[in-house]
Amino acid sequence: MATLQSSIIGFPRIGAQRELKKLIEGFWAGKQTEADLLHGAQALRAKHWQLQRDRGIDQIPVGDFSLYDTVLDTAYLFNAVPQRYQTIPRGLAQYFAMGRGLQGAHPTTGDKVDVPAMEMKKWFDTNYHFIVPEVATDQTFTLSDDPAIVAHLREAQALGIAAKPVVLGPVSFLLLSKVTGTGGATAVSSTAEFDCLSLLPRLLPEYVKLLALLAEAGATNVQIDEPFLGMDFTVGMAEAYRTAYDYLAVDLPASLRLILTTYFERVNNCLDLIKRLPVHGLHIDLVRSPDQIKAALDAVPADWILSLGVINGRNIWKTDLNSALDVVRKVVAQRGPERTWVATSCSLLHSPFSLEFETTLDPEIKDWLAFATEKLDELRVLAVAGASADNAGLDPQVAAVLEANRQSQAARRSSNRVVNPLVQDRLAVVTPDMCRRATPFNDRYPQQRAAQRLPLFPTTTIGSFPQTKEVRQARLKFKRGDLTAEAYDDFLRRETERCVRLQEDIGLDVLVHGEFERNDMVEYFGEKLRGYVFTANGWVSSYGTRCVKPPIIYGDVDRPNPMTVDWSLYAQSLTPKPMKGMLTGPVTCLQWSFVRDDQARSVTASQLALAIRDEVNDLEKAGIRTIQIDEPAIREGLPLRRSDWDDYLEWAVDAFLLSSSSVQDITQIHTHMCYSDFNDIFPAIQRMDADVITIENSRSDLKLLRAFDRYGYHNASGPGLYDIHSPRVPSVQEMNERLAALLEYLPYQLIWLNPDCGLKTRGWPEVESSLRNLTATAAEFRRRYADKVTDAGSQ
Ligand code: MET
Ligand SMILES: [Zn+2]
Repeated sequence: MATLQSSIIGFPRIGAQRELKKLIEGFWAGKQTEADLLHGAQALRAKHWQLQRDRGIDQIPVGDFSLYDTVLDTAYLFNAVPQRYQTIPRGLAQYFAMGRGLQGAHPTTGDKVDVPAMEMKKWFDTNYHFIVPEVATDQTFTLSDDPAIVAHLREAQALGIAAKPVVLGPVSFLLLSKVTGTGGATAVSSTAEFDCLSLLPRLLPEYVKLLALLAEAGATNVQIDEPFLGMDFTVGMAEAYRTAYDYLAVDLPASLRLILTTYFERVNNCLDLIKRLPVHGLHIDLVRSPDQIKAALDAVPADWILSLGVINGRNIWKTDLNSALDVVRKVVAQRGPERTWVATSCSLLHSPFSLEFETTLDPEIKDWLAFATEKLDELRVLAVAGASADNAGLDPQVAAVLEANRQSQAARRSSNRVVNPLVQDRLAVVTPDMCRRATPFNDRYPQQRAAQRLPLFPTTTIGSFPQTKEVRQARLKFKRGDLTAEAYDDFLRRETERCVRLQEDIGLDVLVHGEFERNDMVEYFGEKLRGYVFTANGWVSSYGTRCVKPPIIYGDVDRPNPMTVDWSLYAQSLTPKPMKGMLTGPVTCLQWSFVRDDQARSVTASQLALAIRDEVNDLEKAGIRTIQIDEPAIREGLPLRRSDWDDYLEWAVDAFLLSSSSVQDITQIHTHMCYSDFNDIFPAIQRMDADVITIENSRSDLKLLRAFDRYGYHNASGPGLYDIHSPRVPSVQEMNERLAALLEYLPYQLIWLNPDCGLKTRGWPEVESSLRNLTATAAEFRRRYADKVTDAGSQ
């Protein structure tokens, strides 16, 4: 029977058991030779291609595999190697130096080298990070003599697999790049104005060469990724697409078909442009943006391939196969089976590898899930069933899968594990004043300060203290059952007490308990909330060889019991100084989990907010009067299209407010943000109305402060006085200077002194020295401002 072509946009390279991570890290540690690494990587690629073939996938990608990052690979492929790495000979040493920096002996001369890594950024709105290509204003590109993608294509062919090369398109490649000066030694100052797209004429001839090599090696379909087609267009982008694809078309080998591939957003606004490009197909993400199918059907020429991204590449739920099939069949009815592909919405890089290893997962919930491997099976079913107009003549096995899927979807929808009427009832009666503090900041802050009886320039930290080997080992032993609950608890109490005593000794004003009991700031809460499950092996790539294992929110979220009150109370019992309660905010819990696909993110966020609100109330009742609700991920939840920002910010800020607004005037709410530039969401940050915001600032420096100034941020703030990401101990002098700079922009009465993030990745000696310097800075500025404080003690 005829089937549609099934296509994978990319496969998780890391391996079922994170084999690639182990290989590469073993190589870095000197435990594996280069040959071991290359062999191991090749074997893993082969395994992944075979897996896809065995599951019946037609369009199997090559070029999606990488030893660090595929954008870095593209830069490397075209020899866009920044000057600072050029003394290192081309090869793995140079490649990894670009990805992660190199500190130590030069691979050939043995001299000392110290080059930092290239910058890393989030890949669109995923939690994967790519390496930002660096180009000079006079950048030249030369295709590598031995392109890895061509070699991989041949490897696949040797296994009898006619794979589909995946290439990052030239326009998107340049749009992801940043300019760092001329290729020469001198940096130019006008680079800010430089448009990387102006390098297109230099880059395109190299793409032509690459395509020729791919054709020569036997490729037919080439997936050319241009995700920026789905983003907001900036000046020159449309022209760049026309220039690029017209150029590539001129000498395009007759055997090649270019499939323009988009994901994460809708392309309906630029279909007029797309349909005129001389390519042979278009892939669209119908999970993120199902509505674009109509416009795409109208626009896409009849002789193109239309690839339907109907299986979610970045979440863990089973596809509703029957609904997806409806979409596929409608398309097939209109344009025939020949040129209609079924595909994953985006690369499966963002999915965990396989459910096979989840032996301890609750079977009811496991039945609702599909990881990358299971998604291959789903795709196969759609490819087979999509070719027939209805279910009548279907192969009984396929029909059975469709029926089982229908039942599984129905079971999930009605399961009482998912629906919790109590949560639904509570949500239904949330009113706008539950998302508003009773009293404006200007009236409540003085009350808080009077109650706290703290000096001017109060000092605090962001929450965590060093998670040393001992802490991690104790947790592991406890989890394995080698340490009793009592012994583990005793250990944590001793760590907490030591941390409190040290903070007292250093002279910090608002103390924290140190977060020793937490493995991760989301997982800790997830484990205590209903509606969350955890996987044993649900790893996804974060950057390089790093993986994360996001928890899964499967049902209505609520908090059966207090989560942090005992630890906060214990810590408070050790000291007369104020102890700050530490919570992770609703938006961050949402962002760093796999979320439900059966309700809007905003609803899940409100449920999380109610759970945190309960915790805030309990902390307050227990006498904790300073409570921090961390929202480091609020910025990264922003939609990719500007026009969607307001809607997100509205519900995200409301969720924070719902979690934080129930308290009395004298209870002080802190929040903390890090990991991004927040300048473009300042009005939203103001609307969050935290009494104090501690915010990462040490890298972006004055930019953030100017934004505070421009948008007139009115509440209190602690822009980080030093960067915790480095083991360096900042001097008093340095912190004095930074504080003096802050004072140019912020009123002295509203400034807090603190590091820019939690201290869990640092060692005790550097933490102690840094914090002693921080309190010395506080002392110095209290002296300088002594005459400004009129009513003693109440400032
Ligand atoms: C990524 S933000 C971290 C905040 C958390 N309270 C900590 O100190 O580790
Ligand atoms: Zn932080």
